[in-house]
Amino acid sequence: MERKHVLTIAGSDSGGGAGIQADLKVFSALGTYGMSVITAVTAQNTLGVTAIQEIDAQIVKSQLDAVFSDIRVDAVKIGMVSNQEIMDVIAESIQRYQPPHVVMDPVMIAKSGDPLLQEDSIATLRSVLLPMATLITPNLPEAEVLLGCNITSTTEMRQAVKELAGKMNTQVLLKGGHLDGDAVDILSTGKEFSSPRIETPHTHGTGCSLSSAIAAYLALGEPIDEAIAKAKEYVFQAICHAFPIGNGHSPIHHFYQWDQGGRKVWDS
Ligand SMILES: Nc1ncnc2c1ncn2[C@@H]1O[C@H](COP(=O)(O)OP(=O)(O)O)[C@@H](O)[C@H]1O
Ligand SMILES: Cc1ncc(COP(=O)(O)OP(=O)(O)O)c(N)n1
Repeated sequence: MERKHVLTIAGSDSGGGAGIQADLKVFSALGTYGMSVITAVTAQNTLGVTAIQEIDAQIVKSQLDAVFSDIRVDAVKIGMVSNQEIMDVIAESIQRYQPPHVVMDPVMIAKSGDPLLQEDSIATLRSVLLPMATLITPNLPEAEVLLGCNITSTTEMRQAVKELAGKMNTQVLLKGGHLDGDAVDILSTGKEFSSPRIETPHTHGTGCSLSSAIAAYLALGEPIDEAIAKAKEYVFQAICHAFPIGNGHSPIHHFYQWDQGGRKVWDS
């Protein structure tokens, strides 16, 4: 079968749990060929982010041109993009090369509480980048910033996801990982994706991994509902199989093998 190619445009996490590193692990685990355009380098571990170096926008553009001018891109995932110049360069590139699927995780703050987006860039994120995506995957705090209101229950999520989709003129998957109870994510079509909540501190990288898994499944030809359902099951298993590393919130775990019956066996 023809190998599918998936590109992540995101920040680097030195601890290997989120950002570019998580995305490439997901792409490999799902049997796709992963490529990366790095927008920022974060000094990060399981405890938090201690430093950020944004990459020069022209270098981001050169990385994008290098990939798109040579290699077919079946889907793109966009993660941490911290300033307006880099947003503009990415938007121009998406406009020029027209990849078939663009999944954008509008990363603003890491779970550790550290900011990953310059505050004066939120308007550009809202007006330039988000409307170019096929699907955006905000968590609750991100959706609250984008809408300017609080979202405190699944009932409020149902209303919020429709408002966001209207405002951004794109499909929205609103993630419910920050509420209590079952982990329920809601698509702007009204379809809901639910899994039991796993009581664990080891959830670093869930948002990055969900969006990159959706991008990989779209590249593999799944329709959007199926891509989300499979990505959610992938993240659920990756949380279940997380093991403690470091002194804080450990990353989820991406590696599984296939047994002789073609079933996935997670390597814990
Ligand atoms: N403890 C958990 N148990 C099961 N699923 C979870 C848990 N935490 C998050 N998820 C799921 O992981 C994905 C990412 O969720 P969320 O934490 O809301 O995003 P982010 O990592 O961007 O903050 C969503 O599909 C969410 O439902
Ligand atoms: C470089 C980088 N990009 C994105 C994030 C946010 O990742 P996420 O999957 O939402 O995981 P948490 O930070 O919330 O654990 C990040 N931390 N670093």
